[in-house]
Amino acid sequence: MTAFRSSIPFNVLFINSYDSFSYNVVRLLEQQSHKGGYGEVRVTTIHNDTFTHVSQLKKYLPHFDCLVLGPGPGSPVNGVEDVGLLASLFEDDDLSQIPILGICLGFQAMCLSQGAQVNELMTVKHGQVYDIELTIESELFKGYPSQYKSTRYHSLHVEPSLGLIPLAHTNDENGQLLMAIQVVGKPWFGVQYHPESCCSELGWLLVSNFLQLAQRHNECSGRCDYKGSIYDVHVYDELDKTIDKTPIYEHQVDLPTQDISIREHNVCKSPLLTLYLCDAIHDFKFVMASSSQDPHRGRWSIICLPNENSDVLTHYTSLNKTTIYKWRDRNVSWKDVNASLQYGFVHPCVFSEDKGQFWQTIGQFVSSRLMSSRPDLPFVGGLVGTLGYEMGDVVPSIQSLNPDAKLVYIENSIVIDHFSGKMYTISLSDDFPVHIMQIISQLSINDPRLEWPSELPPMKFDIEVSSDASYQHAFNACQDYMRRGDSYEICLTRQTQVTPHGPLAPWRLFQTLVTRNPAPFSSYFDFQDLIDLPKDRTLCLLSTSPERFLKWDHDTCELRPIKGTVKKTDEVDLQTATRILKTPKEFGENLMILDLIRNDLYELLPDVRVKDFMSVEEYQTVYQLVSVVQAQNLSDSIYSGLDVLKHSLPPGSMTGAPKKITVQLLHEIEQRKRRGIYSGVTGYLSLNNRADWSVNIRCLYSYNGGYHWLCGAGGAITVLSQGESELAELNTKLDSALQCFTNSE
Ligand SMILES: C=C(O[C@@H]1C=C(C(=O)O)C=C[C@H]1O)C(=O)O
Ligand SMILES: NC(=O)CC[C@H](N)C(=O)O
Repeated sequence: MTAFRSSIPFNVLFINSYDSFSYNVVRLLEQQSHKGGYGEVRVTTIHNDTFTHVSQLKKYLPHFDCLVLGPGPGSPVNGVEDVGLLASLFEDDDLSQIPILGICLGFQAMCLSQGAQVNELMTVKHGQVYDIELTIESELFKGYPSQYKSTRYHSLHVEPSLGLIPLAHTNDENGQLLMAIQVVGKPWFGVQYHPESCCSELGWLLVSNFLQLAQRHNECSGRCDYKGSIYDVHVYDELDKTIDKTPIYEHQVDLPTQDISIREHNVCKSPLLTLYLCDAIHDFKFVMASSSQDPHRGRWSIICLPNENSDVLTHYTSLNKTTIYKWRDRNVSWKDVNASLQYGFVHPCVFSEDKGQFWQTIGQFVSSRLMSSRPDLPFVGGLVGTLGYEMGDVVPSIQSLNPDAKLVYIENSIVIDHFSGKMYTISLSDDFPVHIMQIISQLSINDPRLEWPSELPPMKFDIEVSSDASYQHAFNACQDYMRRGDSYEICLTRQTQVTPHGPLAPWRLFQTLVTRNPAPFSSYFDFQDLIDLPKDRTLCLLSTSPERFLKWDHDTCELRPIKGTVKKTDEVDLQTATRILKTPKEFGENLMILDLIRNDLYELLPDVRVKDFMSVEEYQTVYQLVSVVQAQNLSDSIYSGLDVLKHSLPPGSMTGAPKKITVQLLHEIEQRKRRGIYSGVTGYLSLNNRADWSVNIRCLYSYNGGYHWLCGAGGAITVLSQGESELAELNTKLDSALQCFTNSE
């Protein structure tokens, strides 16, 4: 009996209130497996609206050793609309015998149910690390020092009340605040702070102590007898399925090796080489160049050469349609494709599918071609292109004929390693274009001369910017949401439209953009993918992004969120910027996104680490605060990098936290405008199972071949932000790209 019982995991039911930190809690619980007498910890996660009322959950409760109620947006005072199941959870009599740990929102809901008041804080705390002091000795804090540091994310707080035993507190401008409690006479505990944050000390010990308390309670009360009698794995499977986490494609353990034709050339290490080569190649090309470098980024540049074998995959989220045709296929006419897209006529290249199905289409395309060859190269061929903001799972669809995703299959490419001075001409089908090889042989690849103009040709531009008053209005709306506890950080953005008065070739504009604002992710994409594609339906993207979103190889995934920006001026040097970027405002901004990114990775992968904590990086016009988060052992997972990409779009640094609710709020605040390409990602899925995607910021893009250029800019708003300085920051970022137009004439 004992052996049988110990092989049954300690089952935790986690109620996820749609926070961007939920999976940090789930993994922290799992990581405590075998650290106490409770054995292996198995967490089953449901959402707080998976069931509308506790009566629907009741039959599952005996199958769990304890409940953990996660943090989240909203207020328990607003009842079911804000907190779903948590509003009725505590009404159930059986619950008084079930051990519960409430975290932040979960804690507040628990305390409210005991008659305590939940009020708004005078001074809200988001992403702020405080000293927490133990009020009395308790089992929950066994092994703790009397004071320790933890991260707080809250707008609301619980007033002390008769039914609550205070266990820990903190002090700030609001006075003394309750930070942990036990409910009198019940195995219910709660913490106001976030033990799962990467800046919280001893969070693991709190969780482990709680699990031990729960185990002991269940033994004494006889609750855990269920393990012998009613244990039924199907219950957990049934609940697990309420949150869809099916992998996009099945993981292949042994990828085939494939012959790739690769020629290696010795070249100079200058990043100018890529641009110099591109100038000489007049064929269609997509470029992902490093025009600036540092020890961590900017090592590689890739020039992609589409040909007649290049499939072009385009997705339109609001039309629920995908088109697939070959690059500039003579037999495919845009007119017919367009008629099918708009009026539903049958066309062999147009497919009805939603964005979830489109991810599967990409998955199928790539997984059937994956290979183990040349893992040393970042790219050997594969899909390259851009995925817009609306490709994100949580983003509402807005009617549009503009594509949301465009990926092109590339067989022939030039890959340059700027660190070692090597260049690789690569062909998956052994037909690297002879004339391009000839061009290369005639160029002085060891001494590239690049004279790119920092000015555009003399020309007038109309620049349409929305008013500062409307920004201020939106800023105030953000502040209201954050004060009420609906969001902790909101990345507020706006877009500017530039109309050149004459013809301006995208490549010419790219030259000036890159010269003015060199960046590690300089991308050029001009998708003239059908011969008769009219200019006013041609998607173009010119990017000088400083921000990596996600890269992966067969075993590691890395995200690199930027959050925290200071303008470079004569007075602000690296040292001053570092001081400013380490103030509570910037620190909190970065920490929130760092914890969110950990969550995005933890949702799918168990082994996530912060590799670089808030380093200051210098760019042409700004200093930025950057963190690096990695997930290891991807090869042991059922998930692929593509799953991580799908699940973590749109980038947290472009939304704020919690991501789901904040994206919904932004939809209203930004007046239901599509963000489109801006706030999406650009990069590649290489067939050797490597990928690299940058965030679409500091870029110019056009849906009509350059008649109008759009440029988005924004920044994270927190409760510590001030409208005027946020607007100034937005304008600094806008200027990184927009300066091309404003300084010339
Ligand atoms: C929103 C933008 O940038 C994002 C916001 C940042 C910030 O708030 O500090 C920094 C980098 C980006 O993640 C933009 O450049 O338009
Ligand atoms: N992190 C949280 O769970 C926050 C809870 C609640 N929305 C507040 O702002 O106080």
